[in-house]
Amino acid sequence: MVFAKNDVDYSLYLVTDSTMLPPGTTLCSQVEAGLKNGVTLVQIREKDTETRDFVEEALEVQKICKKYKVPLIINDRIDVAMAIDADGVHVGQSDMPIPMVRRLLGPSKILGWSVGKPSEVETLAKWGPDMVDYIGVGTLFPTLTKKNPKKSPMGPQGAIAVLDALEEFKAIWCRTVGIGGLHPDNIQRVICQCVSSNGKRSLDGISLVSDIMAAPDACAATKRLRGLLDGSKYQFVDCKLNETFPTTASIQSVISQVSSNRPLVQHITNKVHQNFGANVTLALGSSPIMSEIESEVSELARIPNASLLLNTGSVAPIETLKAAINAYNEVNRPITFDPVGYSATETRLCLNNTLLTYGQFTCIKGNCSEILSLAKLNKDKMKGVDANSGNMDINLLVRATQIVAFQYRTIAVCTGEFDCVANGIFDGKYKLSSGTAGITAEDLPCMIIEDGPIPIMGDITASGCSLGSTIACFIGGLNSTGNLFDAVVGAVLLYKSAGKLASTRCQGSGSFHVQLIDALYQLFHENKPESWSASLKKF
Ligand SMILES: Cc1nc(C(=O)O)sc1CCOP(=O)(O)O
Ligand SMILES: C=C1C=NC(C(F)(F)F)=NC1=N
Ligand SMILES: [Mg+2]
Repeated sequence: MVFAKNDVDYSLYLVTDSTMLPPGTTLCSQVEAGLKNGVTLVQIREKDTETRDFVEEALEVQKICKKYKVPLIINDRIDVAMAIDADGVHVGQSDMPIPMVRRLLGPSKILGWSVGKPSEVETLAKWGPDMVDYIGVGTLFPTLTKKNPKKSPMGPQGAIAVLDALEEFKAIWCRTVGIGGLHPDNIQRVICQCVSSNGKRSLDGISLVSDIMAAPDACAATKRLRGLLDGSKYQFVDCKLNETFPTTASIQSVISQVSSNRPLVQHITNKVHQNFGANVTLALGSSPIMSEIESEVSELARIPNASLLLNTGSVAPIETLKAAINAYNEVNRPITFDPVGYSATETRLCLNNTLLTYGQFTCIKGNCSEILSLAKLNKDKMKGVDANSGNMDINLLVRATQIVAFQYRTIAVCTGEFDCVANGIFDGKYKLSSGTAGITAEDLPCMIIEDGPIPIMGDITASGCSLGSTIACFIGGLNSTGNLFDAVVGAVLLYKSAGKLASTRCQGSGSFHVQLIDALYQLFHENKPESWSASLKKF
C-alpha cells in the first residue's frame, strides 16, 4: 500500500522507544493502543537495537500499522526501511544527507528531517518540494528521552522562528510536527502559540515518545492527547476571552466583581515592591499574600479567585517560579507576568525567556523597552529612536504590544505616557496547520489609555510594578462570565486616572505615594469609570 504523500495526517505522530515500556506492555501493545485511539503516524526509533531485532520489530509494527491504515516511518535506518518497504524514513541533521536518502528511497516515500533552526529550513527550501516532506521541529521542551541532547530546548518561540522561515523561504509543501517534552499540560499552548507571524501556518501535528510509550495505560493517554488535538478552545483561565472592546460600563461591572469576590493576589515580586504592592492590593478591596514558599503554592492557587503576580525582579529561586506557574496554570487561575528589565542583562534575558516558555500567562505587562525587546523590535532595529523616552512613536509601541500579545497568546500591556493594551488571545481558539487563518499581530484589538504626562510617577518606587498588582486584582476578581480584556483595560484606566489625581494632590514624591493609594482606593470604591480623567480609545 503506497500512501499519497500529501494526505498524510501528521496530527498525532507516535515515535517508539522500547527502553521505557512499563511492565506488562510490549512495543507492539503500546503501538496498537495508540493506533486504536487516534495515533495517525508511527515512527520506529530504536537507537541501540541490533539490526536483526530491529527488522523483526519493524515487520511486526508494520503489520499493525497496515491494519489501521497508518503509515510507518523508520528512524535513521534507511536500509531497514527499504528492506521492509516502509512508507518513509526520518533522519536527523547528523544522519545521511537528505538528497542521498531521497535517491535511495525514490519519490513516493515520505521523508522527514529534524529541524531546529531557520538556516536548516533555508536548506530544505533550496532542495525544493521533492526532498523533505515534513520536519520535526524541536526540541521544544526539556526531555529525558533523547540521550545526549545536542539542542537546548527552543520553546514555542523557537518553533515560531522555524515556521516563519518556512513562510519566508516559501517551503509551502513542507509539513511540521513539534517534538520534545510534549504532554497534555503544554500541547494546547504549543498549538496556540506556534503560529507563523503571517498567521498562515501552525504546526500540522505533535510528535511524542514517552507520553504514550511509557504510559501504563496507553489507551487513556492517547485518548487524552486526541481530545486536545481535536479540541478548538484553549480555556487557560476561567473567564470570558472574547475580543469585544471594553467600555466604562463593562469596566464598572469588572469593579463590582472584584469588590464582591475579594481576590487573593499572590505576589512573587521584588523586595522594593512588596510593601507597596500589598497596600495597593488592599486599597482595591483584594487580599495580598506575599508568599514565595514553593510547597504552599498549589494550595494558594486553589483558593477561590486566586491570582498570581510574577514579577521577575524577585529573587525567588527559578524552581519556585516554575512551580508557581505550573500550579496556577493547572487550575486555570490567572498569572500576570512582569518581566522586569527583560533584556537588560543576559541573566535576566535567560530567566525571563525560560519562564515565558514554561507556562501560559494571562497578561504580560512591561514598560516600553521591555515590550520592544520582547517583540524583538529593540533599539538597533528602531533606527535611533530612544526606547526609553516618552516621545516614542505610538505606532511602534502599538505594533510591539500587538506582537507580544500575538506570540504569547496573551493580553499584552505596554506602559508609558500612552498605555497600550492588545488582546492576542483569539477567544482561546486554535487550529492545526492553518494558524490564525491569516490574521496577524496588527489585526489585534488594541486600546490606548492616556491622561497626559505624569512625571512624578517615575519618581517613586514600584509604580510600574504596582500596576501589575492592580491588573492581578482585576483579573483575579472576575467571575466566569467576566471578560478578560475588560479587566486588564479597566485596571490600566483606573491606575492612570489615580496617578493623575494623586499628582494634582501631592506636595512631592513622598506624599505622591500616599496620595496614589488614596486615589486608587477612592476611585475603586466610588466605581464611576465614566468620570475618570484618563481617556480610553481604540487604536
Ligand atoms: C525523538 C526526539 N527528537 C527530538 C528532537 O528535538 O529532535 S526530542 C525527541 C524525544 C521526544 O521524546 P518525548 O516525547 O518523550 O519528550
Ligand atoms: C529526532 C527526531 C525529531 N523529530 C521527529 C519527528 F517528530 F518525527 F519528526 N522524529 C525524530 N526521530
Ligand atoms: Mg537521528
